[in-house]
Amino acid sequence: MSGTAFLKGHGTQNDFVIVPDPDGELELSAATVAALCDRRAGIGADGVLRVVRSAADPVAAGMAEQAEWFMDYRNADGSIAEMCGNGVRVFARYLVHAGHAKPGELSVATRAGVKRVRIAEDAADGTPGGITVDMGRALLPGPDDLTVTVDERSWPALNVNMGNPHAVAFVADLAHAGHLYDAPATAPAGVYPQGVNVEFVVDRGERHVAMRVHERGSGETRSCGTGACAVAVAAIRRAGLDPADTGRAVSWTVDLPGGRLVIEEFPDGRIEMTGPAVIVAEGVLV
Ligand SMILES: N[C@@H](CCC[C@H](N)C(=O)O)C(=O)O
Repeated sequence: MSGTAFLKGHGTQNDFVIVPDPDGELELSAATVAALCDRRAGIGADGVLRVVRSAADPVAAGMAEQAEWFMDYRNADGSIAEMCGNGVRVFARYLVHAGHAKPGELSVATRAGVKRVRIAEDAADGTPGGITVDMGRALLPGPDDLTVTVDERSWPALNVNMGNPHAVAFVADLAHAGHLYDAPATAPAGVYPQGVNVEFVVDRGERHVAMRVHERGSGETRSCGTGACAVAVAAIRRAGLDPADTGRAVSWTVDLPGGRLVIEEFPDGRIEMTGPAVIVAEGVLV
């Protein structure tokens, strides 16, 4: 990887090393990803976004007609995940930064399918415009008796799949989730054979919550876009406002340690996530 160009970016402080690889020439092993994401010996990040033309990657070649670019997302420990909500906004910001796309609409191929992205124009003072992603529909596969446990505390939880797996637990106080150095336990056994992202949520006001997240493969992060969508879906169901039943779109504000995301669910089940994404540095690996 010596001599490889990289960038660093974040969306609500969920941060990523961006590795442009338009023609799919790089061998990005799990060990290389973990080394790049190491916050003391590497660049430091919650994950890596490899930017490759869909046609140049066997995983995405089938999506090449719909989306020129494939977001090859990896967690900080080198594991592969299906989708990253903050990552796809940062990925879109990179495409504009690099001149591969213009503000407006574009499609990005991911392991969870093609995602439509809307990039707002920057403000007159240069403040980057927000980015909205059509995150598709949430699946709620159960079971009804799902629980999340940290130390001596357990909470009922909702299993929400946003392309990747989430367990959402409403808690009395976000501090009750503790240090989150280790992955919270879930029960019954076998619900998440590939691991799970776990969200802890408190009410903040009308259609407004705050959350913490322990991410599969990355530990506690400052933000998780798919997690915020899962939380909004859980909060909307909890409030009895399922848009499929009411026929009305509903919007929820989700505060994370690293910033704010706004999530909207539509009567057809589609979920849109809006939030910031910025590029903060570029360099070359030595
Ligand atoms: N931070 C991401 C989610 C990244 C993947 C996740 N850790 C997993 O393994 O599913 C987001 O913003 O959605």
